[in-house]
Amino acid sequence: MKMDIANRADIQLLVDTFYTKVRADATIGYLFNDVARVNWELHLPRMYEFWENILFQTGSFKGNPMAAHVQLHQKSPLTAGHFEQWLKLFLATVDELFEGDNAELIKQRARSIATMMQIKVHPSNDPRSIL
Ligand code: HEM
Repeated sequence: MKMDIANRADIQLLVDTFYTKVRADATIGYLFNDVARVNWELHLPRMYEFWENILFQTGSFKGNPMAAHVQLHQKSPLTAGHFEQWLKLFLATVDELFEGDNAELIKQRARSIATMMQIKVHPSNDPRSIL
């Protein structure tokens, strides 16, 4: 039986496994590798803090995800299809590794943040809006 997400080590495993898939992904990989040219040594720990804060209220995440993605969108458009693929990989990674209340909660939070992010990136006066 799979275990639930219980601590920071579990979050690290989830985040590392997820971004290994993201970097190799045909639909969204280029946004990380070529457009943003992500410094993974900085980005991965930031993502541990982000998700740890969401599940365990550690208060350790300092960042502005909405602004970061609006900036990325200005460099290279983020489409509804990009968000769908991001979410598909994230949900699949959670399901592959964990099961339980925290696994359900993190998937729910990923869905709602992805929705808010799309609204932020594609305001209703934008022809690419999903609304
Ligand atoms: C189309 C989908 C997405 C793409 C292509 C994408 C890409 C990126 C990139 C390139 C960065 C900047 C990394 C860096 O160089 O520092 C970033 C940061 C980040 N992303 Fe995403 N992302 C997507 C969706 C999401 C979603 C749905 C979430 C949350 C549920 C998320 C959470 C974050 C966070 C927390 C940061 C760090 C922001 C900060 O440091 O202030 N991303 N993302």
